[in-house]
Amino acid sequence: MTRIITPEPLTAHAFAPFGDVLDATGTPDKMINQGLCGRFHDRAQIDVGDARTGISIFHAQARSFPYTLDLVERHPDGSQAFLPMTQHPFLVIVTTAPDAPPRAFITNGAQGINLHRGTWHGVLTPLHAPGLFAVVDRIGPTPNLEEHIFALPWVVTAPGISPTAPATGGGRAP
Ligand SMILES: NC(=O)N[C@@H](O)C(=O)O
Ligand code: NI
Repeated sequence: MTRIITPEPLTAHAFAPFGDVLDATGTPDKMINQGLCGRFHDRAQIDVGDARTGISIFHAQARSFPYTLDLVERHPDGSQAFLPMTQHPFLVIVTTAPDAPPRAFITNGAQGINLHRGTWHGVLTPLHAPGLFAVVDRIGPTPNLEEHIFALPWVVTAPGISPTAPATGGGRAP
């Protein structure tokens, strides 16, 4: 029995229980730089407790559909933001709990996400190379990582396509 997830377009409303969506939709909160730049102000809440906030760069391997999700993880001590450095859509998988059906979202290429502290998620999943992302998260002394490996993986299909080809690698590095 194959457990299927069909991805949906990422929207702030749908993603709200899991985190923030960062994008430049709608009217800027403020025009700056002599009116040449719109500032979409304070659109995500960084939460690192009493630790330090860091910015890292991830260069992640691109994945393809059908995508096997064999692991979710969470960071109990802080939020984690993924800000793409290219204009490619990427796949975001979140769930309320490891035993709940995950939800998969595809960004529109101009969106970033900020996962709330403790949100169960698939690892960073680019869909195009280079998978370059700025990542804003907690820099602290604890591992800040819990993982759950599914006894039966989920298969994420491309929107509207059922899995036929063998699925690509899951959340773990090859
Ligand atoms: N482990 C790590 O830094 N990355 C993961 O947390 C991830 O969500 O990709
Ligand atoms: Ni993570």
